[in-house]
Amino acid sequence: MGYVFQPTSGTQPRGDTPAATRARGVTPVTRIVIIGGGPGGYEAALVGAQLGAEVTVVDCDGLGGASVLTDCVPSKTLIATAEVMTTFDSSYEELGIIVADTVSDEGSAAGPPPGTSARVVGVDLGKVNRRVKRLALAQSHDITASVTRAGARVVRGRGRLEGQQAADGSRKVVVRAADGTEETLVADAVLIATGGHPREIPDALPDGERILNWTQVYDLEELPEELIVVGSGVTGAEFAGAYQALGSRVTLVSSRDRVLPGEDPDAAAVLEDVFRRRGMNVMARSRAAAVKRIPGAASQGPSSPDAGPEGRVGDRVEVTLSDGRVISGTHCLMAVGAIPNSAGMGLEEAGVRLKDSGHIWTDRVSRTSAPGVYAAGDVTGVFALASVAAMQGRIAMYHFLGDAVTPLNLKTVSANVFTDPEIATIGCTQADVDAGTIDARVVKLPLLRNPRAKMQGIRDGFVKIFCRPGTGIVVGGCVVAPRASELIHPISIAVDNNLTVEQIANAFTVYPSLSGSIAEVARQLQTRKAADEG
Ligand SMILES: Cc1cc2nc3c(=O)[nH]c(=O)nc-3n(C[C@H](O)[C@H](O)[C@H](O)COP(=O)(O)OP(=O)(O)OC[C@H]3O[C@@H](n4cnc5c(N)ncnc54)[C@H](O)[C@@H]3O)c2cc1C
Ligand SMILES: NC(=O)c1ccc[n+]([C@@H]2O[C@H](COP(=O)([O-])OP(=O)(O)OC[C@H]3O[C@@H](n4cnc5c(N)ncnc54)[C@H](O)[C@@H]3O)[C@@H](O)[C@H]2O)c1
Repeated sequence: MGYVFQPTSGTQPRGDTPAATRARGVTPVTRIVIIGGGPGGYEAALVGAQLGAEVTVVDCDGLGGASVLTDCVPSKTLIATAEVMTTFDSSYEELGIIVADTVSDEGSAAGPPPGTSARVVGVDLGKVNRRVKRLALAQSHDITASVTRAGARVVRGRGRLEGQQAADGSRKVVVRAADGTEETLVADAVLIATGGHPREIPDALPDGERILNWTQVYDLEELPEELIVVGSGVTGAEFAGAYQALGSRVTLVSSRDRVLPGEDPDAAAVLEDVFRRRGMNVMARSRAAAVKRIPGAASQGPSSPDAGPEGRVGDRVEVTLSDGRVISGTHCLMAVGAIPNSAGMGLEEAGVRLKDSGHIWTDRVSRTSAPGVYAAGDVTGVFALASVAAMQGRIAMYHFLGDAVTPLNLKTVSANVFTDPEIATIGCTQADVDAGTIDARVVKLPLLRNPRAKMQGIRDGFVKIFCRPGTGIVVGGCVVAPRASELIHPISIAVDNNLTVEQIANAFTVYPSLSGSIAEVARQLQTRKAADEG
């Protein structure tokens, strides 16, 4: 049940909110301008239009934003192909599937030379990437259609705030179109939802061909033979796992002791073990200092046919680590974090406070420090997830338009790393428990003992649940499994509704099912609680 959040003094424009004006019997036309059409922006537009405001969404790349066009949707579509390959590769023999090696008698440009054999299963990356782009564009069109249908106006261009708030509380947004023409929009409230872009290292700039960032990989027509992924955060881990499954030889350069430094340590250990077992070269405590293109064995020499006009030579790349070690491959993917899109938007001039990182400071109802200016999504640096961006955007609209609003609660955010196995988390973490910031009991059960897992040949993964020692109330969990993104939901519901381990344990699960392990962990926590009490 939501409630009307009381604005704290000094951060809300003086004068009537739209709800107050409505209460006086005047029909207001509240003008809202949203800069950025990703999940933070377009979800806000839908809510704003539903609540009767006049909404304009300004975006320079297309609705859906980076989430739909370059980040979340394309990567998960690529991973869908990788998943099929992994399932096939890791279990076909055990499950009794026969894969015949084909021996070529004729040979062709695409096939193996005559007399040699090749495995039948392989990936046409050009085709995979065309599907990725098609799906992303279709989703962007769908979102544009639903935002327009809801009554919002969509303007293509780059938006920025112009000056301070006017005496009547309004703000100006200037939109610059690709052809240089400008339009000025007047708004009662502005939402900034401009997202972020890949961070770059000066000596490792992407060229879009061999040195790539995550937005550029979908132009590849052929699978990288030897891919070096720099950065082992969620982006690096997802791509490293996916390309390895597609058939690349992958080296993962991790600046920390382990992959996924921000995730549950037990989960990260399982994934790192799986990566290594499948042949990935995981380099811990290795920081990339520079990446450059070099000629391959076949193209070395002064008259290299690969020599480009700007010195972009070679069909190989060389990564120099900060300790002087050098590794080489055919391609390098930089996944070293993101920078918020907050520069050059007139934010500070308009009174919007930025953090040192360039992220916009916001409170739990998405207000910035400037009256009438809200912010949502990656530009706020709160939690770089599409679901959180969307929630922040909706909250901003509910708050400004005077509807019931529940402030953002990060304790109930569920997230998933789309590797194989997947890693899904909700609520309290192992780090919280280890640091003593939360008093919780923990049980972790490997999937190995689950009957369905045995039948399916699943060996890696576990279910872990955190609950309060006294009450047994579930405060968090982590699932490492195929489709953990789906399995985490019952734990999410428990955390969101303060359910106890008894309640999870007592609910029926299907036999055999992986979710049986969730009930089993709850039962073990219940038994420990009873033992404590006894
Ligand atoms: C590789 C990768 C995979 C990811 N996978 C997932 C996932 O599986 N699940 C998940 O929840 N999250 C995922 N994320 C995170 C998710 O993509 C982001 O949290 C989400 O995109 C944030 O949405 P947003 O609304 O803040 O902005 P974005 O989606 O970044 O959209 C912002 C939009 O604003 C536009 N813009 C920028 N400046 C201006 C301006 N001045 N004027 C007009 N328009 C402007 C941009 O061009 C863009 O279209 C992933 C991120 C990456 C990098
Ligand atoms: N499945 C998902 O929901 C999903 C997928 C991808 C990204 N995201 C979100 O995007 C956010 C950003 O994730 P990310 O992985 O892009 O960035 P990140 O900042 O989390 O990770 C980047 C990693 O690169 C390392 N690094 C930096 N410089 C390096 C160097 N020179 N050499 C080697 N390593 C270096 C950093 O130490 C860090 O571990 C995350 O918070 C995540 O929530 C979510």
